[in-house]
Amino acid sequence: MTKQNVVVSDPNSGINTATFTAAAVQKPPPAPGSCINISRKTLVEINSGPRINSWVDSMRASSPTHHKCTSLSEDNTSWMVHHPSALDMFEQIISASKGKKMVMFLDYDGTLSPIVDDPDQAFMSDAMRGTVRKLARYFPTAIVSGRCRDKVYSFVQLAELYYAGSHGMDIEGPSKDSKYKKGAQAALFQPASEFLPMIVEVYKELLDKTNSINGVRVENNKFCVSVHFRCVDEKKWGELAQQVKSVLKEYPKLRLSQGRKVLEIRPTIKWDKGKALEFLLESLGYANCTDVFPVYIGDDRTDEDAFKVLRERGQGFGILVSKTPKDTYASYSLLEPSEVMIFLRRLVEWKRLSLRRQSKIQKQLEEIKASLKN
Ligand SMILES: O=P(O)(O)OC[C@H]1O[C@H](O[C@H]2O[C@H](CO)[C@@H](O)[C@H](O)[C@H]2O)[C@H](O)[C@@H](O)[C@@H]1O
Repeated sequence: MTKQNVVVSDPNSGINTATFTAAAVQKPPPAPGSCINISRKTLVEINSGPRINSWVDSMRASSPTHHKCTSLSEDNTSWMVHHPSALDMFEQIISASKGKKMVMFLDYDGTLSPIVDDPDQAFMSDAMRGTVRKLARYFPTAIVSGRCRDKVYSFVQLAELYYAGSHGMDIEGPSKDSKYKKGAQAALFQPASEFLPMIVEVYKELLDKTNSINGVRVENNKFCVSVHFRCVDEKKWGELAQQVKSVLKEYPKLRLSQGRKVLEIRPTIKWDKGKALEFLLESLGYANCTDVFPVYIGDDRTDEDAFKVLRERGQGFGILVSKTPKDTYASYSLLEPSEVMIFLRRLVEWKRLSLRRQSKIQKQLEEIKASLKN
Protein backbone atom coordinates (compact mmCIF):
# COMPACT_ATOMS: atom_id res chain seq x y z
CA MET A 1 0.00 0.00 0.00
CA THR A 2 1.51 3.33 -1.01
CA LYS A 3 0.32 6.38 0.75
CA GLN A 4 1.58 9.91 0.31
CA ASN A 5 2.64 11.79 3.37
CA VAL A 6 3.60 15.41 2.88
CA VAL A 7 5.27 17.74 5.32
CA VAL A 8 6.52 21.28 5.09
CA SER A 9 10.20 20.80 5.35
CA ASP A 10 13.66 22.19 5.82
CA PRO A 11 15.77 20.57 3.10
CA ASN A 12 18.45 19.93 5.70
CA SER A 13 16.20 18.04 8.01
CA GLY A 14 13.17 17.07 6.07
CA ILE A 15 10.86 17.23 9.04
CA ASN A 16 10.24 20.71 10.31
CA THR A 17 7.09 22.69 9.83
CA ALA A 18 8.76 25.90 10.76
CA THR A 19 12.00 26.68 8.99
CA PHE A 20 13.14 29.96 7.60
CA THR A 21 15.29 31.76 5.14
CA ALA A 22 18.41 33.41 6.44
CA ALA A 23 16.72 36.75 5.74
CA ALA A 24 14.87 36.28 8.97
CA VAL A 25 18.00 36.74 11.00
CA GLN A 26 20.03 39.04 8.79
CA LYS A 27 17.67 41.99 8.97
CA PRO A 28 17.44 44.19 12.02
CA PRO A 29 14.26 43.72 14.00
CA PRO A 30 11.47 45.80 12.54
CA ALA A 31 9.93 48.47 14.68
CA PRO A 32 7.14 46.79 16.64
CA GLY A 33 4.11 46.83 14.43
CA SER A 34 5.92 46.80 11.07
CA CYS A 35 5.97 43.87 8.67
CA ILE A 36 8.49 41.86 6.59
CA ASN A 37 8.11 39.01 4.13
CA ILE A 38 9.82 35.67 4.75
CA SER A 39 9.22 32.81 2.35
CA ARG A 40 8.49 29.21 3.35
CA LYS A 41 10.63 26.38 2.12
CA THR A 42 9.54 23.57 -0.12
CA LEU A 43 7.26 20.62 0.37
CA VAL A 44 8.99 17.26 0.71
CA GLU A 45 7.50 13.81 0.74
CA ILE A 46 8.51 11.62 3.64
CA ASN A 47 8.60 8.47 1.55
CA SER A 48 10.72 9.73 -1.29
CA GLY A 49 12.49 12.66 0.35
CA PRO A 50 14.47 12.83 3.53
CA ARG A 51 16.22 9.71 4.71
CA ILE A 52 16.53 8.63 8.30
CA ASN A 53 19.91 10.39 8.50
CA SER A 54 18.22 13.68 7.78
CA TRP A 55 15.67 12.98 10.48
CA VAL A 56 18.46 12.33 12.95
CA ASP A 57 20.31 15.48 11.84
CA SER A 58 17.20 17.47 12.52
CA MET A 59 16.69 15.81 15.88
CA ARG A 60 20.28 16.79 16.73
CA ALA A 61 19.67 20.34 15.58
CA SER A 62 16.91 20.67 18.15
CA SER A 63 19.56 20.34 20.84
CA PRO A 64 21.33 23.64 21.59
CA THR A 65 24.59 21.78 22.24
CA HIS A 66 24.57 20.90 18.55
CA HIS A 67 23.81 24.42 17.35
CA LYS A 68 25.70 24.80 14.11
CA CYS A 69 27.67 28.01 13.82
CA THR A 70 31.18 28.89 12.82
CA SER A 71 31.83 31.33 15.59
CA LEU A 72 29.57 31.27 18.58
CA SER A 73 30.45 34.74 19.83
CA GLU A 74 29.97 36.25 16.38
CA ASP A 75 26.68 34.44 16.07
CA ASN A 76 25.59 35.62 19.51
CA THR A 77 26.44 39.24 18.77
CA SER A 78 24.50 39.19 15.54
CA TRP A 79 21.61 37.44 17.28
CA MET A 80 21.42 40.09 20.00
CA VAL A 81 21.56 42.87 17.43
CA HIS A 82 18.71 41.41 15.42
CA HIS A 83 16.70 40.03 18.33
CA PRO A 84 17.48 42.28 21.29
CA SER A 85 16.34 41.46 24.76
CA ALA A 86 12.72 42.41 25.38
CA LEU A 87 13.88 43.62 28.79
CA ASP A 88 16.43 46.02 27.30
CA MET A 89 13.83 47.23 24.79
CA PHE A 90 11.01 47.55 27.30
CA GLU A 91 10.54 51.32 26.89
CA GLN A 92 10.47 51.05 23.08
CA ILE A 93 7.94 48.22 23.31
CA ILE A 94 5.70 50.27 25.58
CA SER A 95 5.90 53.29 23.34
CA ALA A 96 5.03 51.17 20.26
CA SER A 97 1.94 49.89 22.07
CA LYS A 98 0.78 53.37 23.12
CA GLY A 99 -2.94 53.86 22.56
CA LYS A 100 -3.36 50.22 21.57
CA LYS A 101 -4.97 47.29 23.32
CA MET A 102 -2.32 44.81 24.34
CA VAL A 103 -3.33 41.13 24.17
CA MET A 104 -0.97 38.51 25.62
CA PHE A 105 -0.30 35.03 24.20
CA LEU A 106 1.94 32.71 26.20
CA ASP A 107 3.35 29.34 25.30
CA TYR A 108 3.72 26.98 28.27
CA ASP A 109 6.75 24.61 28.20
CA GLY A 110 10.05 26.45 28.11
CA THR A 111 8.25 29.79 28.44
CA LEU A 112 6.29 29.67 31.69
CA SER A 113 7.92 26.50 33.00
CA PRO A 114 11.54 25.36 32.68
CA ILE A 115 12.33 22.41 30.42
CA VAL A 116 12.72 19.21 32.45
CA ASP A 117 13.26 15.56 31.53
CA ASP A 118 9.83 14.34 32.58
CA PRO A 119 6.97 16.14 30.79
CA ASP A 120 4.63 15.33 33.68
CA GLN A 121 6.86 17.27 36.06
CA ALA A 122 7.02 20.51 34.08
CA PHE A 123 5.37 22.63 36.77
CA MET A 124 5.31 26.38 36.73
CA SER A 125 6.36 28.13 39.92
CA ASP A 126 3.84 29.83 42.21
CA ALA A 127 5.64 33.08 41.51
CA MET A 128 5.08 32.66 37.77
CA ARG A 129 1.44 31.72 38.34
CA GLY A 130 0.95 34.82 40.49
CA THR A 131 2.53 36.97 37.79
CA VAL A 132 0.32 35.54 35.04
CA ARG A 133 -2.73 36.02 37.27
CA LYS A 134 -1.89 39.72 37.67
CA LEU A 135 -1.15 40.01 33.95
CA ALA A 136 -4.63 38.72 33.11
CA ARG A 137 -6.19 41.43 35.30
CA TYR A 138 -4.86 44.05 32.93
CA PHE A 139 -4.64 42.30 29.54
CA PRO A 140 -6.65 39.56 27.83
CA THR A 141 -4.30 36.58 28.18
CA ALA A 142 -4.22 33.20 26.44
CA ILE A 143 -2.04 30.12 26.86
CA VAL A 144 -1.16 28.47 23.53
CA SER A 145 0.42 25.06 23.98
CA GLY A 146 1.28 21.82 22.22
CA ARG A 147 -0.07 19.95 25.20
CA CYS A 148 -3.68 18.89 25.42
CA ARG A 149 -5.85 21.63 26.88
CA ASP A 150 -6.80 19.79 30.07
CA LYS A 151 -3.19 19.03 30.86
CA VAL A 152 -1.93 22.56 30.35
CA TYR A 153 -4.86 23.86 32.40
CA SER A 154 -3.94 21.48 35.21
CA PHE A 155 -0.46 23.05 35.24
CA VAL A 156 -1.53 26.70 34.96
CA GLN A 157 -4.71 26.55 37.05
CA LEU A 158 -5.98 30.01 36.21
CA ALA A 159 -9.63 30.11 35.17
CA GLU A 160 -9.40 33.72 33.99
CA LEU A 161 -7.22 32.84 30.97
CA TYR A 162 -8.09 31.45 27.54
CA TYR A 163 -6.52 28.15 26.57
CA ALA A 164 -5.50 26.75 23.19
CA GLY A 165 -4.18 23.19 23.52
CA SER A 166 -2.89 20.64 20.97
CA HIS A 167 -0.99 23.35 19.06
CA GLY A 168 -4.14 25.44 18.79
CA MET A 169 -6.43 22.61 17.69
CA ASP A 170 -8.42 22.73 20.92
CA ILE A 171 -9.43 26.25 21.89
CA GLU A 172 -11.44 27.40 24.82
CA GLY A 173 -11.93 31.06 24.07
CA PRO A 174 -14.38 33.83 24.81
CA SER A 175 -17.87 33.44 23.36
CA LYS A 176 -18.45 35.48 20.19
CA ASP A 177 -21.20 37.61 21.72
CA SER A 178 -19.49 38.37 24.95
CA LYS A 179 -16.12 39.58 23.60
CA TYR A 180 -13.84 40.02 26.60
CA LYS A 181 -16.27 39.92 29.47
CA LYS A 182 -15.30 38.34 32.75
CA GLY A 183 -17.36 35.30 33.63
CA ALA A 184 -18.76 35.01 30.12
CA GLN A 185 -19.44 31.52 28.74
CA ALA A 186 -16.35 30.06 27.09
CA ALA A 187 -16.63 28.87 23.49
CA LEU A 188 -14.97 25.66 22.32
CA PHE A 189 -13.33 25.37 18.91
CA GLN A 190 -11.86 22.03 17.78
CA PRO A 191 -11.05 22.11 14.06
CA ALA A 192 -9.47 18.63 14.07
CA SER A 193 -12.19 16.72 15.93
CA GLU A 194 -12.61 14.20 13.08
CA PHE A 195 -9.01 13.10 13.72
CA LEU A 196 -9.63 11.96 17.29
CA PRO A 197 -10.03 8.21 16.52
CA MET A 198 -6.97 8.30 14.26
CA ILE A 199 -4.87 9.99 16.92
CA VAL A 200 -5.87 7.36 19.49
CA GLU A 201 -4.87 4.63 17.01
CA VAL A 202 -1.53 6.26 16.16
CA TYR A 203 -0.78 6.87 19.82
CA LYS A 204 -1.21 3.14 20.55
CA GLU A 205 0.90 2.14 17.55
CA LEU A 206 3.67 4.53 18.51
CA LEU A 207 3.64 3.21 22.07
CA ASP A 208 3.90 -0.30 20.73
CA LYS A 209 6.61 0.37 18.12
CA THR A 210 8.84 2.40 20.40
CA ASN A 211 8.55 0.61 23.72
CA SER A 212 11.78 -1.31 23.23
CA ILE A 213 13.76 1.93 22.99
CA ASN A 214 14.96 3.03 26.38
CA GLY A 215 13.88 6.51 27.47
CA VAL A 216 11.22 7.14 24.81
CA ARG A 217 8.11 8.85 26.06
CA VAL A 218 4.94 8.92 23.96
CA GLU A 219 2.43 11.54 25.06
CA ASN A 220 -1.18 11.69 23.92
CA ASN A 221 -2.04 15.34 23.44
CA LYS A 222 -5.59 14.64 22.24
CA PHE A 223 -5.36 16.10 18.71
CA CYS A 224 -1.67 15.31 18.33
CA VAL A 225 0.93 12.93 19.71
CA SER A 226 4.37 13.82 21.06
CA VAL A 227 7.25 11.35 20.86
CA HIS A 228 9.89 12.57 23.31
CA PHE A 229 13.54 11.61 22.81
CA ARG A 230 15.13 13.84 25.48
CA CYS A 231 16.05 10.75 27.53
CA VAL A 232 16.94 8.48 24.60
CA ASP A 233 20.59 7.66 23.93
CA GLU A 234 21.62 9.54 20.79
CA LYS A 235 22.79 6.26 19.25
CA LYS A 236 19.18 5.13 19.29
CA TRP A 237 17.73 8.20 17.58
CA GLY A 238 18.00 6.62 14.13
CA GLU A 239 16.06 3.57 15.28
CA LEU A 240 13.42 5.79 16.86
CA ALA A 241 13.08 7.90 13.72
CA GLN A 242 12.72 4.73 11.69
CA GLN A 243 9.90 3.44 13.91
CA VAL A 244 8.05 6.75 13.88
CA LYS A 245 8.44 6.97 10.13
CA SER A 246 7.09 3.45 9.67
CA VAL A 247 3.95 4.31 11.65
CA LEU A 248 3.42 7.67 9.99
CA LYS A 249 3.75 6.15 6.52
CA GLU A 250 0.35 4.53 6.98
CA TYR A 251 -1.34 7.80 7.90
CA PRO A 252 -1.28 10.24 4.97
CA LYS A 253 -3.55 12.61 6.86
CA LEU A 254 -1.01 13.10 9.60
CA ARG A 255 2.21 15.08 9.44
CA LEU A 256 5.28 15.49 11.52
CA SER A 257 6.73 18.60 13.09
CA GLN A 258 9.47 19.05 15.63
CA GLY A 259 9.88 20.73 18.97
CA ARG A 260 12.52 20.60 21.69
CA LYS A 261 13.69 16.99 21.65
CA VAL A 262 10.25 15.91 20.59
CA LEU A 263 8.67 14.67 17.37
CA GLU A 264 5.10 15.90 17.06
CA ILE A 265 2.54 13.99 15.00
CA ARG A 266 -0.48 16.05 14.03
CA PRO A 267 -3.29 16.31 11.46
CA THR A 268 -2.42 17.83 8.07
CA ILE A 269 -5.14 20.47 8.45
CA LYS A 270 -3.99 24.03 7.96
CA TRP A 271 -4.21 24.92 11.59
CA ASP A 272 -1.42 25.87 13.94
CA LYS A 273 -0.56 28.25 16.76
CA GLY A 274 -0.69 31.18 14.32
CA LYS A 275 -4.25 30.34 13.30
CA ALA A 276 -5.15 29.90 16.96
CA LEU A 277 -3.81 33.39 17.70
CA GLU A 278 -5.93 34.86 14.89
CA PHE A 279 -8.97 32.91 16.04
CA LEU A 280 -8.59 34.21 19.59
CA LEU A 281 -8.12 37.80 18.43
CA GLU A 282 -11.30 37.48 16.39
CA SER A 283 -13.20 35.96 19.30
CA LEU A 284 -12.08 38.85 21.45
CA GLY A 285 -13.54 41.23 18.90
CA TYR A 286 -10.20 42.49 17.55
CA ALA A 287 -10.27 40.89 14.09
CA ASN A 288 -10.28 44.13 12.13
CA CYS A 289 -8.95 46.48 14.76
CA THR A 290 -5.95 48.59 13.93
CA ASP A 291 -5.42 49.42 17.58
CA VAL A 292 -4.74 45.92 18.87
CA PHE A 293 -1.22 45.01 19.98
CA PRO A 294 -0.75 41.23 20.35
CA VAL A 295 2.39 39.99 22.08
CA TYR A 296 3.28 36.30 21.71
CA ILE A 297 6.01 34.74 23.86
CA GLY A 298 7.26 31.24 23.02
CA ASP A 299 10.38 29.11 22.85
CA ASP A 300 9.63 26.47 20.28
CA ARG A 301 9.59 25.93 16.54
CA THR A 302 5.82 25.55 16.64
CA ASP A 303 5.59 29.08 18.06
CA GLU A 304 7.11 30.39 14.85
CA ASP A 305 3.71 30.09 13.13
CA ALA A 306 2.36 32.63 15.61
CA PHE A 307 5.41 34.92 15.31
CA LYS A 308 4.97 34.81 11.55
CA VAL A 309 1.30 35.80 11.74
CA LEU A 310 2.23 38.86 13.80
CA ARG A 311 4.90 39.86 11.27
CA GLU A 312 2.40 39.49 8.45
CA ARG A 313 -0.34 41.41 10.24
CA GLY A 314 2.14 44.12 11.10
CA GLN A 315 0.72 44.17 14.61
CA GLY A 316 2.48 43.56 17.90
CA PHE A 317 5.46 41.20 17.88
CA GLY A 318 6.88 37.88 18.97
CA ILE A 319 9.42 37.23 21.70
CA LEU A 320 11.52 34.08 21.41
CA VAL A 321 12.70 32.49 24.65
CA SER A 322 16.12 31.09 23.86
CA LYS A 323 19.65 31.01 25.20
CA THR A 324 21.08 30.29 21.78
CA PRO A 325 20.72 32.05 18.43
CA LYS A 326 17.96 30.62 16.24
CA ASP A 327 16.29 31.51 12.98
CA THR A 328 13.05 33.13 14.03
CA TYR A 329 10.20 35.42 13.05
CA ALA A 330 10.24 36.86 16.57
CA SER A 331 11.44 40.43 17.00
CA TYR A 332 12.84 40.17 20.50
CA SER A 333 14.32 37.57 22.80
CA LEU A 334 14.38 36.53 26.43
CA LEU A 335 16.82 33.99 27.79
CA GLU A 336 14.61 31.77 29.94
CA PRO A 337 11.34 31.56 31.89
CA SER A 338 12.78 33.63 34.76
CA GLU A 339 13.28 36.52 32.31
CA VAL A 340 9.77 35.97 30.97
CA MET A 341 8.50 36.48 34.51
CA ILE A 342 10.47 39.71 34.91
CA PHE A 343 9.14 40.99 31.58
CA LEU A 344 5.54 40.15 32.52
CA ARG A 345 5.96 41.82 35.92
CA ARG A 346 7.24 44.98 34.27
CA LEU A 347 4.20 45.01 32.00
CA VAL A 348 1.91 44.65 35.00
CA GLU A 349 3.70 47.41 36.89
CA TRP A 350 3.69 49.74 33.90
CA LYS A 351 -0.05 49.20 33.35
CA ARG A 352 -0.85 49.64 37.04
CA LEU A 353 1.02 52.92 37.18
CA SER A 354 -0.46 54.23 33.96
CA LEU A 355 -4.01 53.43 35.15
CA ARG A 356 -3.26 55.13 38.45
CA ARG A 357 -1.96 58.19 36.60
CA GLN A 358 -5.05 58.27 34.41
CA SER A 359 -7.40 58.12 37.36
CA LYS A 360 -5.45 60.87 39.14
CA ILE A 361 -5.73 63.11 36.08
CA GLN A 362 -9.44 62.27 35.82
CA LYS A 363 -9.93 63.21 39.45
CA GLN A 364 -8.08 66.51 39.00
CA LEU A 365 -10.22 67.33 35.95
CA GLU A 366 -13.37 66.66 37.92
CA GLU A 367 -12.14 68.89 40.73
CA ILE A 368 -11.41 71.69 38.25
CA LYS A 369 -14.86 71.29 36.70
CA ALA A 370 -16.50 71.38 40.10
CA SER A 371 -14.55 74.49 41.14
CA LEU A 372 -15.54 76.27 37.89
CA LYS A 373 -19.18 75.57 38.59
CA ASN A 374 -18.98 77.17 42.01
O1 LIG B 1 3.74 24.42 23.12
P1 LIG B 1 4.37 24.06 24.41
O2 LIG B 1 3.53 24.44 25.60
O3 LIG B 1 5.77 24.58 24.54
O4 LIG B 1 4.44 22.48 24.38
C1 LIG B 1 5.38 21.83 23.52
C2 LIG B 1 5.70 20.46 24.07
O5 LIG B 1 6.08 20.71 25.42
C3 LIG B 1 6.33 19.56 26.25
O6 LIG B 1 7.56 18.99 25.87
C4 LIG B 1 8.68 19.84 26.13
O7 LIG B 1 8.77 20.08 27.54
C5 LIG B 1 9.05 18.90 28.33
C6 LIG B 1 9.00 19.29 29.79
O8 LIG B 1 9.92 20.30 30.08
C7 LIG B 1 10.40 18.30 27.92
O9 LIG B 1 10.66 17.12 28.65
C8 LIG B 1 10.35 17.99 26.40
O10 LIG B 1 11.63 17.55 25.97
C9 LIG B 1 9.95 19.22 25.60
O11 LIG B 1 9.79 18.92 24.22
C10 LIG B 1 5.19 18.59 26.18
O12 LIG B 1 5.51 17.43 26.91
C11 LIG B 1 4.80 18.27 24.75
O13 LIG B 1 3.64 17.47 24.75
C12 LIG B 1 4.46 19.57 24.05
O14 LIG B 1 4.08 19.31 22.71
